[in-house]
Amino acid sequence: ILTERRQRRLEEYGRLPPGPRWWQLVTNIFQSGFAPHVSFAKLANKHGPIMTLWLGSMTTVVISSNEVAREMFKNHDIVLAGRKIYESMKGDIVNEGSLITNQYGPQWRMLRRLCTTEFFITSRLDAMRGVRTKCIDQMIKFMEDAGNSGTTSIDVGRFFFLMSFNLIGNLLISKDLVDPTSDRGAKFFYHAGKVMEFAGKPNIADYFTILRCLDPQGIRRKTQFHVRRAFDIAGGYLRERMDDIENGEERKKDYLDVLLQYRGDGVEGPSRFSSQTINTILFEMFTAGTDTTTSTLEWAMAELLHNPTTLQKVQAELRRVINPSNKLEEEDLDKLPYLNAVIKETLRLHPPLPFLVPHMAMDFCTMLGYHIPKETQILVNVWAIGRDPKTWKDPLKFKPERFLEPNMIDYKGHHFEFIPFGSGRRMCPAIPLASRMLPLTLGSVLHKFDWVLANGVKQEDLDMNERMGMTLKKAIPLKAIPCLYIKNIV
Ligand code: HEM
Repeated sequence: ILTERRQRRLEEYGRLPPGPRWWQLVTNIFQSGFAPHVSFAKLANKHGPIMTLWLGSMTTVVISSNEVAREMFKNHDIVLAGRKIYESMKGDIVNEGSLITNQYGPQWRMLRRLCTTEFFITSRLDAMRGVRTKCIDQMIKFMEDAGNSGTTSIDVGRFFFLMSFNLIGNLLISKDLVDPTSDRGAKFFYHAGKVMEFAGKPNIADYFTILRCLDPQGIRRKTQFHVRRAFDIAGGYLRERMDDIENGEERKKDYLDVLLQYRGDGVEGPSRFSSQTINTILFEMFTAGTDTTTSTLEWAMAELLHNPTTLQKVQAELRRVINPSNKLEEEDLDKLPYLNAVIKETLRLHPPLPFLVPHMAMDFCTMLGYHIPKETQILVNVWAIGRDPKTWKDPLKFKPERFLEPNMIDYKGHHFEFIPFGSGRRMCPAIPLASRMLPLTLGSVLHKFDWVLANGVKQEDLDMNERMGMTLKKAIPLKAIPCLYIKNIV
């Protein structure tokens, strides 16, 4: 009833984008097995590519076509560059240093400038090349040991997760956080994982204002508990670094050094960061970077094992270009178009953030003749856009070849039919890192090992269902056996 009343009141201000009534929405969500990207795509087929949903007290506009996405990012980028803050993200720990949850404005601009000019910039990424190689070598070693000479199956995603966590730890604070000898690292890893788990759960308090203070599922309480624990540990790393600096210890500059040496950018924002802000900045790089990378790599492996001809093609390219006894290096990536196409095709079918990170209208605006009220949540269904039959031939087929055509599109935010990293001002700032890490990791495991599905599962029987959490994951983790290639050819 409340939703109906609110709907009527808002409609008085102007014509809102069309959408289903609340009971149609509930039925649809139930029918789609709580996969909101699927159920919203089905609803969009009926109500159109710009659609209003009344999710309790949260008015939401869902965008489901490349044309409407173009309109949003080209003509309404600033006004729609706010962030919808979910209950799990609210706590006594203020998000003043958060790039992801800051509203568009001076604070956000300062944080964004800092990370694009000091963290994701090519010169620093080039200087940190050795760190990426080290983390991937370590992952290969862990896989080889766990695979037990091609006899034991491994949870493939778990190894990708450990690798990306360690890599980000090295880039930020020069530490191997998942080193088996580091108890603190293991604890940080545990709490960060828990934050991602709880923050990814559907929370009824997000949809009904009245339930906010009650936190009926305890999601805010649990998320914030683990955030606090992780921050305590990060605080310890920070104190150690201050001591190192005082003792004049020599080291390669990492992002923590950048944050500690920050003295204002002369444009806007504070003249130095508090330790609270530094903890937030560090912590959110883990949450933003690990799950997204892991799920993309796990889906890529699953699609390849599900499509053996494609697997053979990518391995043939790798083994033709790089001698099997050498290892894949970053400078080889330009010579591997098929490998790069496999990554793109994976991101088209399985964008880890199917709705991007939810945007919010900072003020009312009119888009394509429709009134968008202030504080509306905006979801861009990039999952549906990537599978739109009007754009893509055989949209559900895994066909990396489509990305080999001359002048084929890329994911840098200008081709609205393929925007897994978003577009416009809030687009992912980590593309320069991800575009190296993803093909390098996938290429390394395909070059080094041949892969066999666990328990004799046939390629056509591999379960390819999805599960929505913080990212869109494989519902059943991929299990496969790594068999050393070089041993096979001796
Ligand atoms: C497969 C890899 C990745 C994908 C597909 C991806 C995708 C995205 C998407 C869709 C957004 C939101 C864009 C929007 O709201 O319009 C985003 C934001 C962000 N990503 Fe990524 N990401 C990836 C890897 C990473 C990594 C490795 C890091 C850091 C180490 C990272 C850091 C961030 C940050 C800090 C933001 C917030 C930007 C802002 O709000 O201004 N991402 N990413």
